[in-house]
Amino acid sequence: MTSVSHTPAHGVPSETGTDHGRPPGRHVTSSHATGALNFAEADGTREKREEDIALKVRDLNFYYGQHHALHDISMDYPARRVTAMIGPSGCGKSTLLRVFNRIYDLYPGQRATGEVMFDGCNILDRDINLDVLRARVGMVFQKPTPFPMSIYDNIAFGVKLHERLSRAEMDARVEDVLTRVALWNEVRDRLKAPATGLSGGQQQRLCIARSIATRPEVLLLDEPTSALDPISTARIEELLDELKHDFTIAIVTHNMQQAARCADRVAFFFMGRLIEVDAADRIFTNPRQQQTQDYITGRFG
Ligand SMILES: Nc1ncnc2c1ncn2[C@@H]1O[C@H](COP(=O)(O)OP(=O)(O)OP(=O)(O)O)[C@@H](O)[C@H]1O
Repeated sequence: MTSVSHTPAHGVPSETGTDHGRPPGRHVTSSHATGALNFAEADGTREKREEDIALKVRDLNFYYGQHHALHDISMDYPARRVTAMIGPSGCGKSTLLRVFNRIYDLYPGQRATGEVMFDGCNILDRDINLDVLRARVGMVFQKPTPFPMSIYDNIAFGVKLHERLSRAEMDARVEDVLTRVALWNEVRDRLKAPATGLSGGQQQRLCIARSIATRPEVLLLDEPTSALDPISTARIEELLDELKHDFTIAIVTHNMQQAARCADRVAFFFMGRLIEVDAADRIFTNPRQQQTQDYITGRFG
């Protein structure tokens, strides 16, 4: 597994353009996070082992200049599970998501303190290799932002920065990820056509395909369906259910039904603080905190 630590950092993704902008010429192999929620057969019974944690956040604080946006956040993101982050506008959901691939580093004056442990490294450390981090922690934004190139090249572009594949291997990678996002049958005959000719929902599935093409372990999704129609939204939600077998997913959503449908765990934030995090069922049926109850029942936010 490629370590994210102790190498110079110089990867620069574009926040508006999803995951492009990494410098060319680096070849980084990545593999999935070790472990998962495993079930062992023992005496005919399935025994649940302890869940692995992909991201372990401890005492995280975040500042936009003088503005203290996140306060003492501590929580775990279980591997190969969907964790939804909910809360009223401005509570810090996107800020937290942006910490996990250090995209905030692009902006002077923004800083984080504390710990976010990922594969044994604190990703907040200065010497983290941001190229490797961003290949292993993929991000998809609210607005679908395909690159102005063909459908095929949208996938191949990022892969080429990190791996040397033969043409046949690249073809197979493109087919694989497009199949996984249920786009292959829709685009197989027009792979060389511009990606901008796809519908909004198709573009967002392409952006997810592009993110998983570099084989990250963690996928960050910032309101990925808020610009989509209900049918495209449903397809993305089905997709999340598939993808969580292989990826740890952190999703920011304003849509409570979406969180209830898709998430295994839900974290509720308010004014930069984590109020509670628990199994989705628990949060939506019997939350521990009154503020959570008030929010999910629509009393504020
Ligand atoms: N670039 C920035 N500079 C200064 N303050 C910022 C910046 N971006 C966000 N903030 C502030 O940080 C806080 C958290 O914002 P953030 O965007 O993370 O909230 P959010 O919960 O994702 O909101 P929304 O649901 O509206 O997207 C807010 O008070 C916001 O005004």
